[in-house]
Amino acid sequence: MRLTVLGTGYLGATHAACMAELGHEVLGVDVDAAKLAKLQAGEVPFYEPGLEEIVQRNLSAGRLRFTSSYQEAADFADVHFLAVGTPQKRGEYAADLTHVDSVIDSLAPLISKPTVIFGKSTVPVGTAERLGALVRERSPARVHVEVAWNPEFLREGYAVRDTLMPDRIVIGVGSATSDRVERAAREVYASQLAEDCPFMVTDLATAELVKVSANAFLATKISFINAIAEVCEAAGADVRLLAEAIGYDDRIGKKFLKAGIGFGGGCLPKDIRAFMARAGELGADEALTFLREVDNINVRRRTKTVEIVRQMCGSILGTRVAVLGAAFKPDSDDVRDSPALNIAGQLQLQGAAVAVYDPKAIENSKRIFPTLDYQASIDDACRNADVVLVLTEWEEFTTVDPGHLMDVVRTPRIIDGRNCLDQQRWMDVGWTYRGLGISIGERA
Ligand SMILES: NC(=O)c1ccc[n+]([C@@H]2O[C@H](COP(=O)([O-])OP(=O)(O)OC[C@H]3O[C@@H](n4cnc5c(N)ncnc54)[C@H](O)[C@@H]3O)[C@@H](O)[C@H]2O)c1
Ligand SMILES: O=c1ccn([C@@H]2O[C@H](COP(=O)(O)OP(=O)(O)O[C@H]3O[C@H](CO)[C@@H](O)[C@H](O)[C@H]3O)[C@@H](O)[C@H]2O)c(=O)[nH]1
Repeated sequence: MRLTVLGTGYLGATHAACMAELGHEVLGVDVDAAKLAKLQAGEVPFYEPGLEEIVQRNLSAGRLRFTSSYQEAADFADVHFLAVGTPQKRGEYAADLTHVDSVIDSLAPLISKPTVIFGKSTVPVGTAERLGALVRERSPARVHVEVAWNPEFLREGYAVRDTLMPDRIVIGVGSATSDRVERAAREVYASQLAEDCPFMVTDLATAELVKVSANAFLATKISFINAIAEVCEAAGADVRLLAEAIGYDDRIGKKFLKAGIGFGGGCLPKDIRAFMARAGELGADEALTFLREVDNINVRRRTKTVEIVRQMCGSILGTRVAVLGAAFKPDSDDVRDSPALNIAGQLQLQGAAVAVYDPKAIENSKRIFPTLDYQASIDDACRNADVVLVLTEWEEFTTVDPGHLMDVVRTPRIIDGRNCLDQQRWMDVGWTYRGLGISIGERA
């Protein structure tokens, strides 16, 4: 089957490559010439485990190509996936739909055969219906174009696995022509359906809401445990044990209960804000006021971590801080709304000398926070540090030898912003350890 993917960022490049891996002929379209040049050369412009091999294999097999030409896209396929960014509007909570609209503006007038456009970007409810009307307005008369919504649930770091073996496939369709859209979706995802992947066909609004509700739930779960972490800090309890204990209840489950510096990335923070904004537009803002608190709790983790540095070191001004981790999560080079970088930036603004090391995210970090002192290794970042902060749980950090690092730093103080270190191992060799939601961590 021939299909295009419009927008080849984290989501689009992964979707394009994985669809080619499943045997489809895929054309990826982007407006970023530098990104296209890399992809055409078999280089993935971001870090995602396993993706580059798939891109290279499918480029060589001739199943995957990239272009900037919408004419080529319209001629090539009658099934298109829209995967451009929907960032937060500057100074507002709402989503910026400029890129989504511009895809429709570019593609619709060029369509000359019956076509299905599956939206994959995360959008405010009502967008698909609006785009459907826009397409009808912009495409040639008598050519039938259907806009459907196929939300994406992949996680960065597991993007290939999540695309090839999703937990479920959801297709939102407009009422009139659902059979045609459903047939196209079943053909695209035949491999997953053969593996009994749950497949749900819903109306457009439900499909759009499924996506933002899933992210709102995940964000709520993280902020829930972080709120409990605040109480644990005040009460002298240990949130790690508490999370384990409540997680044994199947109804609660163990996942997404890791307390720490909170959630970041290009999805959860902006998606809960856009969800609140859209609910407000629909007159249902009261329904989601709890998400404001979810956001507040999350942001508070960052200032709390800065306060722990102040408590441990006596002052931030003049303190030498080593920050291990800049990406918003391990196995990714994504620094969008990264809690780690935010904390590093706050510390620098308050007068600390901040050295940062991350295995993959330094180039992206430099673009956002050019003034931090980026180092090429754990040792370089930690040299003569007064305090070390582990803010992204890369394996390289969780397995580092605390005995060796003792000789590198000036004072052995460690803040475990992800509760990912073996506390006893660090304390045994003489480190003063602080986790988040753990008040028992002073040197034994
Ligand atoms: N990153 C994820 O893990 C993930 C997972 C699920 C859903 N999503 C959603 O998918 C969407 C894309 O996210 P992303 O992380 O891939 O963003 P991204 O910024 O990495 O990629 C967006 C791409 O779209 C391109 N683009 C912009 N305007 C274009 C146009 N008119 N035509 C063609 N290409 C254009 C950009 O150059 C960029 O390469 C967002 O709505 C996001 O919320 C992302
Ligand atoms: O127990 C936890 C779990 C996660 N996090 C943090 O939460 C953020 C988001 O993590 P994760 O959800 O794994 O990453 P994303 O790749 O942003 O994926 C989310 O956002 C995507 C884009 O919408 C969705 O497709 C995914 O289903 C959804 O998990 C990261 O900063 C994590 O460090 C925690 O603090 N504690």
